[in-house]
Amino acid sequence: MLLGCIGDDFTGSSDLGNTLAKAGMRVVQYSGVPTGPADPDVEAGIVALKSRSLPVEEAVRLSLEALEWLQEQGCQQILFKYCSTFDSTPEGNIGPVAEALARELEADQVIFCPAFPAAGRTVYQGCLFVGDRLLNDSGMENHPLTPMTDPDLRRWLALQSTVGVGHVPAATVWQGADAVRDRIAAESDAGKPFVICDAIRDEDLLTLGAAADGAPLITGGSGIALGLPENFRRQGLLSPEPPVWEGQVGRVAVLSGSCSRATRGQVAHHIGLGEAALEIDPREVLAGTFGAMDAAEWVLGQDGAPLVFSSADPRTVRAVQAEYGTEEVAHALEEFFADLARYLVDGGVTRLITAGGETSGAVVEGLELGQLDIGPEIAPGVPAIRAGEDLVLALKSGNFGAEDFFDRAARMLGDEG
Ligand SMILES: Nc1ncnc2c1ncn2[C@@H]1O[C@H](COP(=O)(O)OP(=O)(O)O)[C@@H](O)[C@H]1O
Ligand SMILES: O=C(O)[C@@H](O)C(=O)COP(=O)(O)O
Repeated sequence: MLLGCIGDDFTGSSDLGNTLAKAGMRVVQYSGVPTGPADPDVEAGIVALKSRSLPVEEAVRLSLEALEWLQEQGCQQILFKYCSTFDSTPEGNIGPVAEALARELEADQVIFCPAFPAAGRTVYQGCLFVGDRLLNDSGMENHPLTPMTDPDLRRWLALQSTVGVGHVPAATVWQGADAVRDRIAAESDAGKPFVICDAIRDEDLLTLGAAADGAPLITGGSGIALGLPENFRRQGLLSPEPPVWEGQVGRVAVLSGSCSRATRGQVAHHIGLGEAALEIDPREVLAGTFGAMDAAEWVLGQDGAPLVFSSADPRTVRAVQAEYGTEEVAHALEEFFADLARYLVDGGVTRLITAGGETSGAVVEGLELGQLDIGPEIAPGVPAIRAGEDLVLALKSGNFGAEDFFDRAARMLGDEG
């Protein structure tokens, strides 16, 4: 294993897997820290944690465990992957996890760059944009768990960090990798070892990737990985043979716990296509009057690509959170989707599409899927995944995918894969 990655959620980890696999690396995503050694032909290993919204100490502990395992596999470089919308709170977890990893790796210059231009995320003047909107005006300010209310990443990361936060402006990135390295070193010398890097095009991310050659620790969205495989390829370390992908026949189901704008559009579109859809009321789940078994029975009685969703608009989400508590609602729904996924796979579903990072994490953990092989891209940031002989998955980030994503994923995971 050359590149060791720690993902703070499951969709984000598969997004990273997609980038690395497209660039020709053999990638495996692990659910949590594995107990045994990795297959020897894995070139990039991603330990997916569900640590984005955990208490800080727990996120740090899990990330350090992941680091230890990746180091045991011989990784030369560590990448900490977080969301391209920098999902975090003023307490963490991006800053504290990065600090712990940097301490362990003795890294005194650490790149931070969530940019992912293919999905509309760009960083300019230290601020994060989603399309033509600043982050705090993109819908992310209403996220159920990590509302992003400040687009200035230097300010937001500084709130979460005990070390200084510097900046590499776009003008420096455009001068090339050497200029970036010089600027990062200067920021570090000035007491700012954490450096937010501007990037508005894939070329900028390739420059940052080249500048990161040999760095013990890099952090970012999946975009920051664009340029990394080339560093290993140049050294003749990558296998020339891409892995082969085969689709999966059988029943399909879509589970959506994401309340993000893009997902809500996909839910509406899927219903508009005439597919069967079942909306979950969190109150009924919390009260125990409607459970995963009820939903499973409904799904298994449908044709096509049935959808079970709790996706709701911000006002509805806020109302139920105010009534029952944010964590209580999230926990109940995630448990519901995890149980539902188990019943569905037991009932013969072989193609499972999940929307939402926390939701997907709960499902993958609920299914106890240890190793996920990353296949071809379904949409930017979302690969097809094989989770064993009879099960394929698409773990969609809340904000990713075009309106027809669910239908497209069902087809690509199947015979058209
Ligand atoms: N109707 C709802 N009301 C309140 N919370 C919800 C509702 N539906 C889903 N949630 C919770 O909101 C969170 C959405 O997060 P996640 O699954 O990561 O989606 P995204 O990828 O869009 O961030 C989950 O914890 C989920 O259980
Ligand atoms: O970088 C991204 O946007 C994704 O890779 C990601 O992390 C997704 O997280 P969710 O939006 O919570 O699914």
